[in-house]
Amino acid sequence: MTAEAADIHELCLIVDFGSQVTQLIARRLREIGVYCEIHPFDRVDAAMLAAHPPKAVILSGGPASVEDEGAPRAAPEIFELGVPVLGICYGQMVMVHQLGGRAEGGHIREFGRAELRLAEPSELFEGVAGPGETAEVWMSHGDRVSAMPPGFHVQGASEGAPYAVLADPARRFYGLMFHPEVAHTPKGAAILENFVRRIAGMKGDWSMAAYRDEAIARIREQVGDARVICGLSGGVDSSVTAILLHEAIGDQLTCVFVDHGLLRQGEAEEVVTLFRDTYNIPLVHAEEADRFVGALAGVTDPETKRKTIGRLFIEVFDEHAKGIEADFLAQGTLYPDVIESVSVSGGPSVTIKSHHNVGGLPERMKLKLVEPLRELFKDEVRALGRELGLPPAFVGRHPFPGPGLAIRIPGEITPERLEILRAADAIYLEEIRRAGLYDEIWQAFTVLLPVRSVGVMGDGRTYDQACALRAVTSVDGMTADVYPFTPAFLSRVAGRIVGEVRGINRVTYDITSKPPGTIEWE
Ligand SMILES: Nc1ncnc2c1ncn2[C@@H]1O[C@H](COP(=O)(O)OP(=O)(O)OP(=O)(O)O)[C@@H](O)[C@H]1O
Ligand SMILES: O=c1[nH]c(=O)c2[nH+]cn([C@@H]3O[C@H](COP(=O)(O)O)[C@@H](O)[C@H]3O)c2[nH]1
Ligand SMILES: NC(=O)CC[C@H](N)C(=O)O
Ligand SMILES: [Mg+2]
Repeated sequence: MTAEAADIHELCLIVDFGSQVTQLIARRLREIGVYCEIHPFDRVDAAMLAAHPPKAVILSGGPASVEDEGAPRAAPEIFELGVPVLGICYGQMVMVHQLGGRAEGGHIREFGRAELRLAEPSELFEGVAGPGETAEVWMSHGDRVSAMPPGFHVQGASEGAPYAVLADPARRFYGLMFHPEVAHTPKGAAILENFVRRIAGMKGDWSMAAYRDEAIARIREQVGDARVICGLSGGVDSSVTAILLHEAIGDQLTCVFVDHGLLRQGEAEEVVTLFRDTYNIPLVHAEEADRFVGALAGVTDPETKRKTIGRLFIEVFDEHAKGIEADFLAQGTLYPDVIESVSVSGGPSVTIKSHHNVGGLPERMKLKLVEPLRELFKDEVRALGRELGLPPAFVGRHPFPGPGLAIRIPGEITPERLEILRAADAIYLEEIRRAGLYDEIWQAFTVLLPVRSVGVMGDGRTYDQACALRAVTSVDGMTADVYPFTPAFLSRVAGRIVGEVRGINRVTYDITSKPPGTIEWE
């Protein structure tokens, strides 16, 4: 539980029943300045509600059916709090079920766009639709409500969902069959805003300007006069963490930048120079290429690569922490890393890949953690960075994974392959910047493929490696779309890479979204 922010700000509690889009509820609320937290349904109980009383509760959608054996339930205390409750899809059905109505399957499955017709004026739909008017909404369900609990009545319906909008205005309980949180419900954000502001009376007291001061105060309180080390990658998360810490505790902070030999062309110099020129913060430049690249020799399995790199990061941080007698380790952990709800629908979720973060450190290093960004989403971190005056070069930087180029060379990593990849990647990014596309793209990079193919250059035969270009748009890296470059742009990049990089004679463009692909190849 992120107790601190919940103590200071009015809280909207989001109870997660495992919907794929629960995070979007939180995003929509944060965008309108309302502080919210997502908690799995089975972690919400009377004690938790008493410790951090919410001003409003939203019950998310979910994959289960309320009549299934063992289907998730909302803590009954939620309905006794006297605060507004909004149930969305499964959340609507579970509320209906628990309050004395019925919801069941066996109806036409609705998936996608639907037209909602409002039957009467509704506070939830102020500014969205009036009686007799329609609104476009997005549905995704197979079950639906079939009998309402006492106190409820229908405020709106669609062709496939006669109970699309249910309300008990006296208790301020509302239920929606559709998903207001997704972009495909064009006025969904206004519906959520009506719920938290108009119906629940929340002020919307969440802003990055306020957060900055609170975070600084909390860091001071936590750290006292102890020393802190912060792993600095030049990425936006660790940079914002470092600057926030520096504002809070000044020269008690030392940053450690690890050059593991898996960085992009010119990156180490760029990060170190930019940082040293802009800030007067002690920065250790740890040159560890031999240690990392050496340990990766012969390693081809993606998970083994990641674990090897994670372990070596630990070693390096450990050594530096000992050197300066640090008691604390600062991390740029973000809210999506903290949310525990992904596994709601049945046991722990599968591990797709082990993201490197410094999370493995504390036990072995006996360092206490400082994680000032734990409550934030990536775009909020960027806003906080701007608030702290970070140069645009830091704030707008594409994410770069901790294991670096190691996970962009399927198969074995060798110094030669790293050189080839660096050269191709530098051309690609240079062309993206030159075309003015860098800020439109979430992340762009090159992958060196373990494939050789025959080519013809200067009338001679070549038998060289292929590479794949990747570029995606995203809001938080959880889902991603392929960036639609023009054919002319792609041809220009391909021409330059094959012409200028010895060792590559073929270039492909990766057109896989996430899901089903992940952003990185390993
Ligand atoms: N080369 C590095 N040197 C030191 N610390 C690193 C390095 N790479 C990663 N880290 C540490 O691991 C953490 C996780 O890396 P991650 O890539 O998620 O965040 P970031 O680099 O700060 O931001 P971004 O996601 O924008 O790249 C960083 O916050 C940083 O503390
Ligand atoms: O710090 C990190 N350590 C990692 O091990 C790691 N793996 C992937 N990424 C970044 O996370 C986002 C989602 O990546 P995937 O779709 O490949 O899982 C993308 O932005 C990836 O670049 C990582 N970041
Ligand atoms: N999106 C949802 O919450 C779906 C609810 C339920 N699992 C159904 O299929 O109807
Ligand atoms: Mg990074």
